[in-house]
Amino acid sequence: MDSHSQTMESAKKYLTTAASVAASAMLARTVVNEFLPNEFRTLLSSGLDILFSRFSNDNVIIIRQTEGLVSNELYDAAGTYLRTKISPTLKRLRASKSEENNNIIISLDDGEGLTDVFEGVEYKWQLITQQETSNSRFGETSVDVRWYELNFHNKYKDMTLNTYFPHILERAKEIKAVDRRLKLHMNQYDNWSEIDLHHPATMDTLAMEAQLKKTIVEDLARFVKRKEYYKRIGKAWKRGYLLFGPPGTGKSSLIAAIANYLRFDIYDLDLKEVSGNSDLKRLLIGMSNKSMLVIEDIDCSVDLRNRDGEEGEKETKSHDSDVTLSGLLNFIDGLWSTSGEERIIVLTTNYKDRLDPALLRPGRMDMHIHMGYCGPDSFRVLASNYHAIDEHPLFEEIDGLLKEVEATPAEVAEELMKSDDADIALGGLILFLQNKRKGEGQEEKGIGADSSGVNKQTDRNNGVIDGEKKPVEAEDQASAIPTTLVSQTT
Ligand SMILES: Nc1ncnc2c1ncn2[C@@H]1O[C@H](COP(=O)(O)OP(=O)(O)OP(=O)(O)O)[C@@H](O)[C@H]1O
Ligand SMILES: [Mg+2]
Repeated sequence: MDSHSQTMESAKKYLTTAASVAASAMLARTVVNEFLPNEFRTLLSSGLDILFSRFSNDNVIIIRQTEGLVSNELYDAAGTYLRTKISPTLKRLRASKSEENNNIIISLDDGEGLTDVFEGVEYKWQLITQQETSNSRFGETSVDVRWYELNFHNKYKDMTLNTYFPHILERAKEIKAVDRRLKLHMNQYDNWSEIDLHHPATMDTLAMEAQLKKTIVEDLARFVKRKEYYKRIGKAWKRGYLLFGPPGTGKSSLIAAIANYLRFDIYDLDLKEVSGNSDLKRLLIGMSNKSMLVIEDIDCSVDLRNRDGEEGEKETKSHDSDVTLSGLLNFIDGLWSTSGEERIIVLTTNYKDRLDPALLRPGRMDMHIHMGYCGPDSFRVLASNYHAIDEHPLFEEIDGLLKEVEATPAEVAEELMKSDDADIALGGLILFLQNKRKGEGQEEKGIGADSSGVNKQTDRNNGVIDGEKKPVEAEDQASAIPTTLVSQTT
C-alpha cells in the first residue's frame, strides 16, 4: 500500500460522512488553573481601566479589544462567556460561523448589553464601538475600536477581580473546547497531517456492558480532574488503556467515543511510517495538549526491534538500540512527564496473547479493556441506536441466541440497519444468528472453513482490568483469550 492509501485507510476508521459529531456530554471540569493568577496580573496592568463613576456606587471596568497592538485575552473570553448569557429577549444579535467551529455563534451586537448575575451580584455589560481615524503617511485610515463596559456595585470590586474574571476566563476555555472541531492527526514519516474528526460514536451510543462503560467513564472523569495528584506523586499526567478483542467489537469506536467525550484530538500513530527514534521523538513532541495517542493493532504493527536506521550503521549498531513497545512506552513516559498536561495513550490489539509480556505487566497500561462479542447489554444499546426501542417481544429470543452465538456488535448493527422497520430488522437478526449457530456447530465438528483446533473459549463478555490494582488477574486474562478469533466481519 502506498502511503496515501494507507492514510486513507487509517482515516476511514474514524471518519464517517453519515453524521457530524453529536454534541457530546461535556465533561464538567473543575480544573484549578494554575496560570490564571499570573496572567490575570498582566491583564490587570494592561487590559483594564477601572473608572469610578461620579454619580453612583457603580464601578466601571473597561475591557478593550486590544491594548496597544496586543489583543486582550479577557475581552475575547468575555465575548465567549457572554454568548452563553444571551437571552431570547434581546432584539439585536450577531450571528457568525467560522470553518473552525461546529456551531453558529450568536453574540452581542455593537451597542447592545445584558445583565449577568454571578454569585448574587449583578453585572451590567455593554459592548461599545467607536470609529477612530488617524492620519498616517498613507493617508487617513479609520478602524473600529471595541470594548466592553462593565458596571457593578463598588463593594464587589475585589470579588470581580479575584473571582468573576477568573471564572469568565475558565468558562471561555471550556466553551471553546466544545466548539472547536476535533482533529484526527496521522503521521507520514516524522510529520503529522490533520483532518477533521467526524466520528459519531459517543459513550452513549457505544454498545458494551453497562458496568464496564460506567467504569471507563468514571476513570476518564477522575483522570482529567487529577492534575495536582499526578504532580504530587511525580508522575506524568497520563493514562494508558489497552483495548483488546476481536475485529468489529468497537475498539476504534471506543477511541472515537473517548475523544468526543473528553474533546481530545486523536493522534493515530502508524509505527510502520516511523523510521527511528528521532522521527518518533519529533512526532511525540509535535502532539498538542489534551490529546490522545493511539497505536492500533500493536501485535502486527511491526516489530520495533532493529529499526534504528539513523546512522547507516545498522549492522553493527542495531542491537544496542533495540526499541520495543515497552521501550517506546518508557520513552513516552519520560517525554510526557515534563509537559504537565493530560495525555491519554490507547493501544489496541485483536490478540492480547501475542503481545510482549512486558507490555502486560501491572502499571504499564492502567486499564486493560476487553471488547467482547455482543451480549444483552450491547444489544439493547444497538436496538436503541438504530430503532429507538427499549423493548420488543423478540428481545428474549435474541438474548437467548446471543448466549449461544458469537456475534460482534458490528454484525448485529449491520443486521439492524437492513430495515427501518424494527419487526423486520429484528426478525432478520434472529435468522442471521440462527444461521451463524448452524455454521459454528459445523465448525466444531470439523466441517467448517476454520477447523484448525481453534480455542473456542467464549469471548462474549467485555471486562475491565485495572492494570495497577489487579496484576494477577491481568496475567490470567491474557491467557483466557482465544488464540484464534473467528468471524472476520469485513
Ligand atoms: N461496541 C460497539 N458499539 C457500537 N457500534 C459498534 C460496536 N462495535 C462495532 N460497532 C459498529 O461496527 C463498526 C466497526 O467497529 P470498530 O471499527 O469500532 O471495530 P474494531 O473493534 O475497531 O475492529 P478492528 O479490530 O477490525 O479494528 C463501527 O463503525 C460501528 O458501526
Ligand atoms: Mg479498529
